[in-house]
Amino acid sequence: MSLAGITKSFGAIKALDDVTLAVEPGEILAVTGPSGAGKSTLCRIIAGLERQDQGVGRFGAEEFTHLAPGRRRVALMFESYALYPHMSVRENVLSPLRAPGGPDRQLDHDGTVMEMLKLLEIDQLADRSPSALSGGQKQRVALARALVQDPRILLLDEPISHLDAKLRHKLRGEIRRRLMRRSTPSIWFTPDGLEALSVGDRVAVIDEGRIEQIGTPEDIWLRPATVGVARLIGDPPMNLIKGHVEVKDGRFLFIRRGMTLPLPPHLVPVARHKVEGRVTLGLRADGVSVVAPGTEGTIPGEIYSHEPFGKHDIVTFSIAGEVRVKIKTRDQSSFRIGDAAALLCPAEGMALFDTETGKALALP
Ligand SMILES: Nc1ncnc2c1ncn2[C@@H]1O[C@H](COP(=O)(O)OP(=O)(O)OP(=O)(O)O)[C@@H](O)[C@H]1O
Repeated sequence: MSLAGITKSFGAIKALDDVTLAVEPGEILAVTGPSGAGKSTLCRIIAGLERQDQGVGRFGAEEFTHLAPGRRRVALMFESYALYPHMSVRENVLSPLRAPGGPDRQLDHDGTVMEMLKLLEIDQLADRSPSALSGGQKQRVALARALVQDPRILLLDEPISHLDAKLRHKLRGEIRRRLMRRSTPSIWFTPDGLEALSVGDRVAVIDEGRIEQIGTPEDIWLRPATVGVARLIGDPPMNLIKGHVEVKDGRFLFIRRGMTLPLPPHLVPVARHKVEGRVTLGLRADGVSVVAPGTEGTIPGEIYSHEPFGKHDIVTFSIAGEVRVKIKTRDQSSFRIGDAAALLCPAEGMALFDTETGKALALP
Protein backbone atom coordinates (compact mmCIF):
# COMPACT_ATOMS: atom_id res chain seq x y z
CA MET A 1 0.00 0.00 0.00
CA SER A 2 1.36 3.41 -0.84
CA LEU A 3 0.28 7.00 -0.32
CA ALA A 4 1.56 9.88 -2.43
CA GLY A 5 1.18 13.56 -1.54
CA ILE A 6 -1.82 13.20 0.80
CA THR A 7 -2.94 16.63 1.96
CA LYS A 8 -5.97 17.48 4.07
CA SER A 9 -7.14 20.73 5.68
CA PHE A 10 -10.02 21.42 8.05
CA GLY A 11 -10.64 25.15 7.48
CA ALA A 12 -7.39 26.89 8.38
CA ILE A 13 -5.89 23.77 10.01
CA LYS A 14 -3.62 21.72 7.79
CA ALA A 15 -4.12 18.27 9.33
CA LEU A 16 -1.94 16.50 6.72
CA ASP A 17 0.70 18.08 4.54
CA ASP A 18 2.04 16.10 1.57
CA VAL A 19 2.21 12.71 3.28
CA THR A 20 4.02 10.09 1.20
CA LEU A 21 4.77 6.61 2.50
CA ALA A 22 4.61 2.95 1.57
CA VAL A 23 3.97 -0.25 3.55
CA GLU A 24 5.21 -3.55 2.15
CA PRO A 25 3.29 -6.86 2.31
CA GLY A 26 3.70 -8.38 5.76
CA GLU A 27 5.26 -5.22 7.14
CA ILE A 28 4.10 -3.35 10.24
CA LEU A 29 4.53 0.39 9.94
CA ALA A 30 4.06 2.21 13.24
CA VAL A 31 2.91 5.82 12.88
CA THR A 32 3.54 7.96 15.94
CA GLY A 33 3.27 11.65 16.79
CA PRO A 34 1.89 13.95 19.47
CA SER A 35 -1.80 14.67 19.95
CA GLY A 36 -3.18 16.58 16.96
CA ALA A 37 -0.31 15.49 14.68
CA GLY A 38 -2.70 14.00 12.09
CA LYS A 39 -2.58 10.27 12.87
CA SER A 40 -6.35 9.71 13.03
CA THR A 41 -6.94 11.81 9.93
CA LEU A 42 -4.42 9.71 8.01
CA CYS A 43 -6.04 6.52 9.25
CA ARG A 44 -9.52 7.75 8.30
CA ILE A 45 -8.40 8.78 4.81
CA ILE A 46 -6.94 5.31 4.11
CA ALA A 47 -10.16 3.72 5.41
CA GLY A 48 -12.29 6.07 3.27
CA LEU A 49 -14.05 7.76 6.21
CA GLU A 50 -12.51 11.09 5.26
CA ARG A 51 -11.64 12.41 1.82
CA GLN A 52 -8.18 13.89 1.13
CA ASP A 53 -7.90 17.27 -0.63
CA GLN A 54 -4.96 16.08 -2.69
CA GLY A 55 -2.90 12.95 -3.26
CA VAL A 56 -3.63 9.29 -3.99
CA GLY A 57 -3.46 5.93 -2.26
CA ARG A 58 -2.72 2.69 -4.11
CA PHE A 59 -2.63 -1.06 -3.51
CA GLY A 60 0.19 -1.97 -5.90
CA ALA A 61 -0.66 0.01 -9.05
CA GLU A 62 -4.38 0.11 -8.31
CA GLU A 63 -5.73 3.39 -6.95
CA PHE A 64 -8.17 2.98 -4.05
CA THR A 65 -8.73 6.50 -2.73
CA HIS A 66 -11.74 7.10 -5.02
CA LEU A 67 -13.51 3.91 -3.78
CA ALA A 68 -16.28 3.88 -1.16
CA PRO A 69 -15.08 2.59 2.26
CA GLY A 70 -16.91 -0.75 1.88
CA ARG A 71 -15.11 -1.51 -1.39
CA ARG A 72 -11.55 -0.96 -0.14
CA ARG A 73 -11.13 -4.14 1.96
CA VAL A 74 -9.52 -2.14 4.72
CA ALA A 75 -9.85 -3.51 8.26
CA LEU A 76 -9.92 -0.70 10.78
CA MET A 77 -9.75 -0.91 14.51
CA PHE A 78 -10.79 2.39 16.02
CA GLU A 79 -9.81 3.90 19.28
CA SER A 80 -13.54 4.53 19.86
CA TYR A 81 -14.46 0.85 19.35
CA ALA A 82 -17.58 1.27 17.09
CA LEU A 83 -19.13 -2.04 18.18
CA TYR A 84 -22.67 -3.00 17.11
CA PRO A 85 -24.75 -2.49 20.28
CA HIS A 86 -27.44 -5.07 19.34
CA MET A 87 -24.93 -7.90 18.79
CA SER A 88 -23.08 -10.04 21.33
CA VAL A 89 -19.28 -9.96 21.56
CA ARG A 90 -19.09 -13.16 19.46
CA GLU A 91 -21.40 -11.74 16.79
CA ASN A 92 -19.47 -8.49 16.66
CA VAL A 93 -16.25 -10.34 15.97
CA LEU A 94 -17.99 -12.63 13.46
CA SER A 95 -19.68 -9.74 11.61
CA PRO A 96 -16.92 -8.90 9.09
CA LEU A 97 -16.53 -12.60 8.20
CA ARG A 98 -20.24 -12.85 7.40
CA ALA A 99 -20.48 -9.51 5.57
CA PRO A 100 -21.20 -9.50 1.82
CA GLY A 101 -17.87 -9.49 0.01
CA GLY A 102 -16.15 -10.96 3.10
CA PRO A 103 -14.51 -14.41 3.13
CA ASP A 104 -16.57 -17.54 2.36
CA ARG A 105 -19.95 -16.96 4.03
CA GLN A 106 -20.71 -20.67 4.23
CA LEU A 107 -17.76 -21.45 6.48
CA ASP A 108 -18.24 -21.80 10.19
CA HIS A 109 -15.96 -19.14 11.58
CA ASP A 110 -16.80 -19.81 15.21
CA GLY A 111 -13.46 -21.58 15.84
CA THR A 112 -11.46 -18.62 14.48
CA VAL A 113 -13.48 -16.18 16.53
CA MET A 114 -13.17 -18.15 19.77
CA GLU A 115 -9.42 -18.53 19.28
CA MET A 116 -9.08 -14.77 18.88
CA LEU A 117 -11.28 -14.11 21.94
CA LYS A 118 -9.06 -16.48 23.95
CA LEU A 119 -5.90 -14.76 22.79
CA LEU A 120 -7.29 -11.42 23.94
CA GLU A 121 -8.58 -12.96 27.21
CA ILE A 122 -12.24 -12.12 26.54
CA ASP A 123 -13.59 -15.61 25.63
CA GLN A 124 -15.65 -15.66 28.83
CA LEU A 125 -17.45 -12.53 27.57
CA ALA A 126 -18.50 -14.04 24.21
CA ASP A 127 -22.25 -13.83 24.88
CA ARG A 128 -22.31 -10.41 26.54
CA SER A 129 -23.56 -7.29 24.83
CA PRO A 130 -21.07 -4.40 24.34
CA SER A 131 -23.04 -2.23 26.79
CA ALA A 132 -22.03 -4.64 29.58
CA LEU A 133 -18.29 -4.27 28.92
CA SER A 134 -15.61 -1.98 30.35
CA GLY A 135 -13.67 0.36 28.04
CA GLY A 136 -10.66 -1.97 27.93
CA GLN A 137 -12.87 -4.99 27.17
CA LYS A 138 -14.59 -3.12 24.31
CA GLN A 139 -11.19 -2.23 22.94
CA ARG A 140 -10.23 -5.92 22.90
CA VAL A 141 -13.47 -6.88 21.10
CA ALA A 142 -12.77 -4.24 18.44
CA LEU A 143 -9.23 -5.56 18.16
CA ALA A 144 -10.46 -9.16 17.79
CA ARG A 145 -12.86 -8.05 15.06
CA ALA A 146 -10.00 -6.42 13.12
CA LEU A 147 -7.61 -9.34 13.57
CA VAL A 148 -9.98 -12.08 12.29
CA GLN A 149 -10.29 -10.38 8.90
CA ASP A 150 -8.17 -10.89 5.82
CA PRO A 151 -8.04 -7.36 4.41
CA ARG A 152 -5.68 -5.65 1.95
CA ILE A 153 -4.47 -3.48 4.80
CA LEU A 154 -5.04 -3.57 8.54
CA LEU A 155 -5.25 -0.22 10.35
CA LEU A 156 -4.92 -0.24 14.13
CA ASP A 157 -5.69 3.14 15.68
CA GLU A 158 -4.28 3.10 19.24
CA PRO A 159 -5.21 -0.59 19.59
CA ILE A 160 -3.92 -1.15 23.12
CA SER A 161 -3.91 2.30 24.67
CA HIS A 162 -6.84 1.73 27.06
CA LEU A 163 -5.53 -1.54 28.47
CA ASP A 164 -3.64 -2.00 31.70
CA ALA A 165 0.16 -2.21 31.59
CA LYS A 166 0.32 -6.01 31.99
CA LEU A 167 -2.09 -6.72 29.14
CA ARG A 168 -0.50 -4.07 26.95
CA HIS A 169 2.84 -5.73 27.39
CA LYS A 170 1.46 -9.17 26.58
CA LEU A 171 -0.58 -8.05 23.58
CA ARG A 172 2.17 -5.97 21.99
CA GLY A 173 4.21 -9.11 21.47
CA GLU A 174 1.22 -11.35 20.62
CA ILE A 175 -0.27 -8.99 18.06
CA ARG A 176 3.09 -8.35 16.47
CA ARG A 177 3.65 -12.11 16.20
CA ARG A 178 0.25 -12.56 14.50
CA LEU A 179 0.74 -9.67 12.10
CA MET A 180 4.19 -10.88 11.11
CA ARG A 181 2.83 -14.29 10.08
CA ARG A 182 0.58 -12.74 7.43
CA SER A 183 1.23 -11.07 4.11
CA THR A 184 -1.17 -8.21 4.91
CA PRO A 185 0.53 -4.86 5.48
CA SER A 186 -0.47 -3.18 8.76
CA ILE A 187 -0.28 0.35 10.11
CA TRP A 188 -0.29 0.77 13.88
CA PHE A 189 -1.07 4.33 15.03
CA THR A 190 0.01 5.32 18.52
CA PRO A 191 0.96 8.53 20.36
CA ASP A 192 3.44 6.46 22.42
CA GLY A 193 6.84 6.71 20.73
CA LEU A 194 8.32 3.75 22.62
CA GLU A 195 5.32 1.55 21.72
CA ALA A 196 5.92 2.52 18.07
CA LEU A 197 9.57 1.44 18.31
CA SER A 198 8.58 -1.88 19.88
CA VAL A 199 5.85 -2.87 17.39
CA GLY A 200 6.96 -1.40 14.06
CA ASP A 201 9.30 -2.96 11.52
CA ARG A 202 9.60 0.67 10.50
CA VAL A 203 8.37 3.78 12.24
CA ALA A 204 6.99 7.00 10.74
CA VAL A 205 7.08 10.04 13.01
CA ILE A 206 4.46 12.64 12.15
CA ASP A 207 4.17 16.15 13.56
CA GLU A 208 1.84 18.97 12.49
CA GLY A 209 0.68 16.88 9.54
CA ARG A 210 4.16 16.31 8.13
CA ILE A 211 6.25 13.15 8.13
CA GLU A 212 9.38 14.10 10.06
CA GLN A 213 11.18 10.78 9.62
CA ILE A 214 10.55 7.23 8.43
CA GLY A 215 13.07 4.58 9.39
CA THR A 216 13.81 1.45 11.35
CA PRO A 217 13.39 1.71 15.13
CA GLU A 218 17.19 1.83 15.34
CA ASP A 219 17.37 4.79 12.90
CA ILE A 220 14.76 6.70 14.85
CA TRP A 221 16.42 5.99 18.21
CA LEU A 222 20.05 6.53 17.24
CA ARG A 223 19.70 9.09 14.45
CA PRO A 224 16.62 11.28 15.02
CA ALA A 225 16.20 13.48 11.93
CA THR A 226 14.73 16.44 13.80
CA VAL A 227 14.45 17.95 17.27
CA GLY A 228 10.74 17.00 17.11
CA VAL A 229 11.58 13.29 16.69
CA ALA A 230 14.20 13.48 19.47
CA ARG A 231 11.65 15.09 21.80
CA LEU A 232 9.01 12.48 21.12
CA ILE A 233 11.00 9.28 21.49
CA GLY A 234 12.45 8.07 24.78
CA ASP A 235 11.51 7.87 28.42
CA PRO A 236 12.71 10.40 29.40
CA PRO A 237 13.22 11.86 25.92
CA MET A 238 16.56 13.07 24.61
CA ASN A 239 17.97 16.09 26.47
CA LEU A 240 18.21 19.10 24.13
CA ILE A 241 20.70 21.83 24.98
CA LYS A 242 21.19 25.01 22.94
CA GLY A 243 24.69 26.33 22.31
CA HIS A 244 27.22 26.81 19.53
CA VAL A 245 30.26 25.14 17.98
CA GLU A 246 33.79 26.53 18.40
CA VAL A 247 37.17 25.27 17.25
CA LYS A 248 40.02 25.54 19.80
CA ASP A 249 43.49 24.08 19.17
CA GLY A 250 42.04 22.08 16.28
CA ARG A 251 39.35 20.51 18.51
CA PHE A 252 35.64 20.93 17.83
CA LEU A 253 33.75 21.92 20.96
CA PHE A 254 30.11 22.37 21.88
CA ILE A 255 29.95 25.45 24.09
CA ARG A 256 27.39 27.18 26.26
CA ARG A 257 27.63 28.87 29.67
CA GLY A 258 29.08 26.41 32.18
CA MET A 259 29.59 23.72 29.57
CA THR A 260 32.41 22.83 27.19
CA LEU A 261 32.11 19.46 25.53
CA PRO A 262 34.53 18.08 22.93
CA LEU A 263 32.48 16.69 20.03
CA PRO A 264 33.00 13.01 19.25
CA PRO A 265 34.63 12.11 15.91
CA HIS A 266 31.34 11.14 14.22
CA LEU A 267 29.92 14.66 14.76
CA VAL A 268 33.03 16.62 13.65
CA PRO A 269 32.34 16.39 9.86
CA VAL A 270 28.86 17.90 10.26
CA ALA A 271 29.92 20.43 12.94
CA ARG A 272 32.66 21.72 10.60
CA HIS A 273 29.96 23.47 8.54
CA LYS A 274 28.34 25.06 11.54
CA VAL A 275 31.27 26.68 13.38
CA GLU A 276 29.99 29.69 15.39
CA GLY A 277 26.44 28.80 14.27
CA ARG A 278 23.62 28.03 16.70
CA VAL A 279 23.23 24.32 17.35
CA THR A 280 21.26 22.11 19.71
CA LEU A 281 23.05 19.22 21.35
CA GLY A 282 21.05 16.05 21.95
CA LEU A 283 22.01 13.75 24.82
CA ARG A 284 20.19 10.45 25.35
CA ALA A 285 19.13 10.09 28.98
CA ASP A 286 20.50 6.56 29.16
CA GLY A 287 23.80 7.43 27.45
CA VAL A 288 25.12 9.87 30.03
CA SER A 289 26.18 9.16 33.60
CA VAL A 290 26.94 11.01 36.81
CA VAL A 291 30.51 10.71 38.11
CA ALA A 292 32.64 12.29 40.86
CA PRO A 293 33.28 16.04 40.47
CA GLY A 294 36.59 16.94 38.85
CA THR A 295 36.78 13.82 36.65
CA GLU A 296 38.65 14.72 33.46
CA GLY A 297 36.59 15.37 30.33
CA THR A 298 33.32 15.85 32.23
CA ILE A 299 30.90 18.73 32.73
CA PRO A 300 30.64 20.13 36.27
CA GLY A 301 27.29 20.71 37.95
CA GLU A 302 25.13 19.45 40.78
CA ILE A 303 22.35 17.00 41.54
CA TYR A 304 19.04 18.82 41.10
CA SER A 305 16.61 15.99 41.81
CA HIS A 306 16.50 12.22 42.15
CA GLU A 307 13.59 9.86 41.41
CA PRO A 308 14.19 6.25 42.43
CA PHE A 309 12.08 3.86 40.33
CA GLY A 310 13.45 0.58 41.65
CA LYS A 311 14.63 -0.81 38.32
CA HIS A 312 16.52 2.39 37.47
CA ASP A 313 16.83 5.91 38.83
CA ILE A 314 16.17 9.19 37.07
CA VAL A 315 18.63 11.86 38.18
CA THR A 316 18.26 15.48 37.09
CA PHE A 317 21.62 17.19 36.79
CA SER A 318 21.91 20.97 36.77
CA ILE A 319 24.60 22.79 34.78
CA ALA A 320 25.39 26.41 35.72
CA GLY A 321 21.98 26.62 37.40
CA GLU A 322 20.23 26.91 34.04
CA VAL A 323 20.39 23.64 32.07
CA ARG A 324 18.77 20.50 33.41
CA VAL A 325 19.83 17.13 32.05
CA LYS A 326 17.82 13.98 32.80
CA ILE A 327 19.85 10.84 33.32
CA LYS A 328 18.56 7.28 33.49
CA THR A 329 20.96 5.25 35.58
CA ARG A 330 21.25 1.86 37.26
CA ASP A 331 23.98 3.24 39.50
CA GLN A 332 22.94 2.41 43.07
CA SER A 333 24.99 5.18 44.72
CA SER A 334 23.06 7.64 46.81
CA PHE A 335 22.40 10.89 44.99
CA ARG A 336 21.93 13.79 47.37
CA ILE A 337 20.19 16.90 46.11
CA GLY A 338 22.63 19.81 45.93
CA ASP A 339 25.76 17.61 45.84
CA ALA A 340 28.48 18.67 43.39
CA ALA A 341 28.94 16.07 40.63
CA ALA A 342 30.03 15.77 37.01
CA LEU A 343 28.40 14.55 33.82
CA LEU A 344 30.14 12.03 31.59
CA CYS A 345 28.85 12.03 28.00
CA PRO A 346 29.98 9.13 25.82
CA ALA A 347 29.97 9.57 22.03
CA GLU A 348 27.02 7.23 21.51
CA GLY A 349 23.69 8.83 22.23
CA MET A 350 24.96 12.30 21.21
CA ALA A 351 23.37 14.19 18.30
CA LEU A 352 23.61 17.72 16.87
CA PHE A 353 20.75 19.73 15.38
CA ASP A 354 20.59 23.07 13.63
CA THR A 355 18.77 25.30 16.15
CA GLU A 356 17.13 27.39 13.41
CA THR A 357 15.71 24.56 11.28
CA GLY A 358 15.44 21.88 13.99
CA LYS A 359 17.01 19.38 11.57
CA ALA A 360 19.89 17.03 12.41
CA LEU A 361 23.15 18.49 11.10
CA ALA A 362 24.12 16.80 7.88
CA LEU A 363 26.88 17.16 5.33
CA PRO A 364 26.03 19.90 2.81
N1 LIG B 1 -13.37 16.92 11.66
C1 LIG B 1 -12.47 17.84 11.98
N2 LIG B 1 -12.77 19.16 11.93
C2 LIG B 1 -11.86 20.11 12.22
N3 LIG B 1 -10.59 19.85 12.60
C3 LIG B 1 -10.22 18.55 12.68
C4 LIG B 1 -11.13 17.49 12.38
N4 LIG B 1 -10.47 16.32 12.55
C5 LIG B 1 -9.22 16.63 12.94
N5 LIG B 1 -9.05 17.97 13.01
C6 LIG B 1 -7.81 18.69 13.35
O1 LIG B 1 -6.77 18.15 12.54
C7 LIG B 1 -5.56 18.00 13.29
C8 LIG B 1 -5.13 16.54 13.28
O2 LIG B 1 -6.06 15.78 14.07
P1 LIG B 1 -5.96 14.21 14.27
O3 LIG B 1 -7.17 13.77 15.01
O4 LIG B 1 -5.68 13.56 12.96
O5 LIG B 1 -4.65 14.10 15.20
P2 LIG B 1 -4.10 12.83 16.00
O6 LIG B 1 -2.63 12.80 15.72
O7 LIG B 1 -4.89 11.63 15.69
O8 LIG B 1 -4.33 13.27 17.51
P3 LIG B 1 -4.71 12.33 18.80
O9 LIG B 1 -3.49 11.52 19.12
O10 LIG B 1 -5.00 13.37 19.86
O11 LIG B 1 -5.90 11.52 18.42
C9 LIG B 1 -5.86 18.55 14.67
O12 LIG B 1 -5.43 19.90 14.71
C10 LIG B 1 -7.37 18.44 14.79
O13 LIG B 1 -7.87 19.42 15.68
